Amino acid sequence: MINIETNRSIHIDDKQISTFIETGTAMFPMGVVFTKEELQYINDIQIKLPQEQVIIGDAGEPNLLYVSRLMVDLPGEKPTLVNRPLSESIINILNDKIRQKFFKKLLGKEKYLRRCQINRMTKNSFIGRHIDRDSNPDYDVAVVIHLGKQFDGGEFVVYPDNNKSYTFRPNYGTVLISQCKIPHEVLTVNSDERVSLVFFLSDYLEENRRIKNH
Ligand SMILES: O=C(O)CCC(=O)C(=O)O
Ligand SMILES: [Fe+2]
Repeated sequence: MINIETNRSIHIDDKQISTFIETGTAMFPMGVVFTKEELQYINDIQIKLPQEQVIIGDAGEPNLLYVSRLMVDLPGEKPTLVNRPLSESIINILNDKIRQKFFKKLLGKEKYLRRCQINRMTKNSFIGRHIDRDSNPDYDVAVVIHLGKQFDGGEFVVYPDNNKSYTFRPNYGTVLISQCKIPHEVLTVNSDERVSLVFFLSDYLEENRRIKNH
């Protein structure tokens, strides 16, 4: 186990709030939401998880990446932990008192974690433009923790309206929090490995209300 300071308070600055309002996305640098030790702990566990190749996303968009699942959220079902006990050790940190307090401060209320996975992207991998609410209409925000130590490309691009796009260039330890109603994509990775842990927060913890259409 690792030592977690249970009363640490995560700082959110005014610029992060205004960027979140303008673009639907907030970016926190290394060490702010998760400490270096916590990231190392997550990384040491996640490399042991099984992986599967994904070439098509929930919204039918083209993808090319490897995914390791920790919590799945299938249409008509409640969220379910998979790959225990490794998944459980990681999710306990994502959802502890420190992080719950932080999400409440940023989002105005407490949220439930539904679905959690690791996305592994090597050279030529990408995630096509999509809306996370096509996977579950009750998703509020996606939290993306960057675990890749070195990679080129793989920018996170959001399209909050038809005329504007914003590009975020994450690196190791960056946490991006993005609203699930906003279209976004991950551009092609040009070298090395981009690894991210993604989880989705929601107000709703019952069966996934998505209507399955493919
Ligand atoms: O890995 C990322 O940066 C985000 C991926 C994404 O958009 C998703 O899994 O829905
Ligand atoms: Fe997404």
